[in-house]
Parts: sequence; structure tokens; C-alpha cells
Amino acid sequence: MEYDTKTPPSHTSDKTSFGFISARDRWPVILTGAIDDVHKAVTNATEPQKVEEGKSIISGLAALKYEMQHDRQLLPLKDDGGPDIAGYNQELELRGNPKWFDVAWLFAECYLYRRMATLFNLSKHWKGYDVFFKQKQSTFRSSRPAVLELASRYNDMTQQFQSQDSAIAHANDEDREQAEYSLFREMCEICLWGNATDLSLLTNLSYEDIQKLQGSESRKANEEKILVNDFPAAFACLKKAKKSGTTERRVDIVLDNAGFELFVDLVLAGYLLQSELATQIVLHPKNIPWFVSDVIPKDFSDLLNVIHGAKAFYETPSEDDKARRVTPQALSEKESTDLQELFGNWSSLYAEGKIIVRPNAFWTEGGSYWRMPKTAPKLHEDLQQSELVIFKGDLNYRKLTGDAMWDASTPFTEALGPMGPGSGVRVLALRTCKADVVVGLPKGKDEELRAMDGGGGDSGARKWAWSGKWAVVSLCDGKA
Ligand SMILES: O=P(O)(O)OC[C@@]1(O)O[C@H](CO)[C@@H](O)[C@@H]1O
Ligand SMILES: [Mg+2]
Ligand SMILES: [Mn+2]
Repeated sequence: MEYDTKTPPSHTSDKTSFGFISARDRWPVILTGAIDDVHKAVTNATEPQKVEEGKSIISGLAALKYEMQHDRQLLPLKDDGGPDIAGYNQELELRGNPKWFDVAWLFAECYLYRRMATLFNLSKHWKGYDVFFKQKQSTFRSSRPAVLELASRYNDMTQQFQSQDSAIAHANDEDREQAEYSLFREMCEICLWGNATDLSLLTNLSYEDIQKLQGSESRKANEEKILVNDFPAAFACLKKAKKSGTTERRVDIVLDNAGFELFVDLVLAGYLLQSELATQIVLHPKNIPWFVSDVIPKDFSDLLNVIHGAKAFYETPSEDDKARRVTPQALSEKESTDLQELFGNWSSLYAEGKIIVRPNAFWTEGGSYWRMPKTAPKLHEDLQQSELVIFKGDLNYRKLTGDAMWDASTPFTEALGPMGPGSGVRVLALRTCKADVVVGLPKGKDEELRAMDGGGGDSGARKWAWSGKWAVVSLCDGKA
């Protein structure tokens, strides 16, 4: 199979790859969770046909898990009418109908979620059912302290923009630029680290651990964890576009996870609009439940509804609370007004068409983004209209760079291939590292991190890049 990149991709046959660990340890856990979720839903179902279909979905998930754990071949997808089915099945053949432990990690993982989706799409009563919905909700619920902290931070910022009485407004030109940049950087770091709360990886983190990851003090401590930092260059691009006086200035966010990460994506979106660094934000979700926590359009409306009904959401004991005999603390007056104010701000930006949700089947295909100019030319053209396309999270980064075993000092621009220089797309990756691939590091940095405790040492595994604790913020100006 002709790889997207000449450099071979991470492979599940490579025991030093996180792809091997994912196939052996993580995917079976994710499938078991899906089986449990459907099982619970079936016990609550009354309609006999829905119960029947639920049972056959469970056996479809169990068969998939069995094939995986016994290293069988990836079977052709059943045609559920999706435009991408033929592409997936062609690619299976081109790759020689590979087995689970002898296949490119990226393709196998995309195939896994696409195969799960066919089970629900081919049913009558379970179409569009999201097996990850409950996990998305409970992780968002456990992010309550950071949600409340950010709601009040965001509302203060909105006040300042609306009343024009902020440090920025009063400063002289020199300090103003500095004050504007530090606000830009603060909002981007909030957005970046929101990606660390990743369900599919943190299956064993406690809620307390998750909350520690999200607070403002942890963001301070994480400054030196950002290994590549192109925030200044990204800010300069948006400032230049604003100064040029072009009326329509669009920023796109290719989304990653639902819940807290989508919340911080909206914090960044609202900031970019209110600071007038952008006049329109286009959000790109997935069409099907994807990589456990990724955003589907329903997650967007769910998030706004949860914030609107925050009192009920946070004060009604969840299953987990009941099991732990915990009565959730009531929201204070200020906390609920903060969330109402936030809801008002975001829903009006959405109602005014300043925030747009634009799904596309391309985001859930099996290949890397190297293919976009060839296989999704309309989407490629659309992204060329944007001043800046922000790709959130680890999977997007893996797809931008072909998930290939680059030397870590390979320039980001080179690893982007057709989406790099001359692509007409200005790419900014905001990514916490949760996979093998990393590029754009200074020479020697990878070796230094491998040598750290738990970094992988001379095992050949780039373990330090699997934990979500390190981040890269990489810009490639494809419009220059
Ligand atoms: O894109 P996200 O949500 O940041 O992370 C998704 C992801 O990191 O989860 C797995 C953990 O390694 C990987 O297969 C995949 O890249
Ligand atoms: Mg993520
Ligand atoms: Mn994700």
C-alpha cells in the first residue's frame, strides 16, 4: 500500500508503538464499555424490535472484540449507505486485508470506530446512538470546578470588551500590543490544555486527577511543557489580518473532544470574536461517534443545554453520585448567574451566525490529511478561505503529519506534506501529545525526554509522548 507519507506510519505490529498498546490494551476496554452501555440501554428498552436489534448490536461489538483479540483480519465494512464505505473497503484490499496486529495504527483505529458506527446505522431503532454519550456527560460533570472558574473569567473578559474599560483600552500602543498578546495566549492555553482531559486515554484517571489537569494553576505549571510554541506567530497573523481592514475574517476550529474540551473551544471562539481577531468562527465536528470523546453535532447542542440548565445538571445526583452516596453541592447564586450569562453570550453568537457548525464526512475517513487536496477538494478550498485553521488534539495532529515515524526534529512544515507550504491553508495545531508521532522539536530534545523517568529510555518507545502531559503548538502558514 502506497503510504500517504514515504516515512512509514506507526504500526500495531511494532511493540514499541503506542499503536500496539492501543490494540492490545485500550481498544478491548473501549469495546467492553460500549457493550455494557448498549446492554444497559437494552434492559431499559420496551419495544421488542428495539430489544432484538440491541442484542444483535451487542453481538456485533463482541464479534469485533473477538476478531481483534484473536488477531483476525479486518473485515470489509457492511454498507450502511455512508459515502466513505467503498473507500474504507478499497483501502482494506489495497493494504492486503491486514490483521489487527499487523496494520497501520491510524487506519485500524479509524476503521474500528467506523465499523462500530455501521452496527447502529444499519438498525432501525439505534440509528445515531452514541455509546460514548454517558462518558462525555460524566466527564463534563466532573469538570465542574474548571467550568465555573472559566465561566466567571470569560464573563469578566466580556464585560471589559463591552465597556472598553480594560487594561488593553487604557494602555499606550506598546503596552496595548503586549496586553492583547497575553490575553490571546491565556485563551489559547486554556483551549490547548482542555485537550488533556481525554476520555479514550484517561480511562483510569480519577475525577480528582482530571480536575487537577484543568485548573488555572496547572496551566501555569505547564508552560514549560509546551515544547513548540508558535502562539506569537499565530497572533501576528490574526493581528495583521485585522489591521488589513478585511471585513470578513474567519477562524476555523477542527474540533476534538466533546464536554470540557468543546467548552474551552467555545471560550476561545467567543474571545476571538469579542476581541475582533475574527468575525466568524467555523467549527468542524465529526459525523459519527469517534475516538470515544470526539464532538458530533448533538454534543454542541447538549453542551449549550447543560449550561442553560446548569442548576438541574449539577444538582441532580448522577449514577456515580448515587453509587458513592454523594449529594452534589448546590450551585451558588453567583455560579448559576455566571453560567446563565455565559449561555446568553454563546447562544447569541450562534444565533447571529458568528459561530457556525459545519460537519463533513472527510473527518471520519481512514486516511491522513495529506489526502485532503485530492480526495476532498471542496473542503480544502473551504479551509483556504480561513485566516487560521486550528486543529485541536492528538488525532488531528496524527492525521496532519501522516502518523509517520518522523525524526522528531523534522520540520512541521515538511511533515504536513500537501497541507504544508503552498496549500493555501494556514494550519495551527494545538495538541497535547498522546501518540508516537512528534515533529518540529529542537535537535536532541526527543533524546532528552526519552531519558527522563518513564520517557521510554533506549527501549525505542517514545513513551514520554503518550501521556498527554507534553504539548506542541505548531503553525504552518500555507498562505505565505
Ligand atoms: O485526539 P485526542 O482526543 O486528543 O486523542 C485521541 C487519541 O490520542 O486517543 C488515543 C490515545 O492515544 C489515540 O489513538 C488518539 O490519537
Ligand atoms: Mg483530545
Ligand atoms: Mn479526541
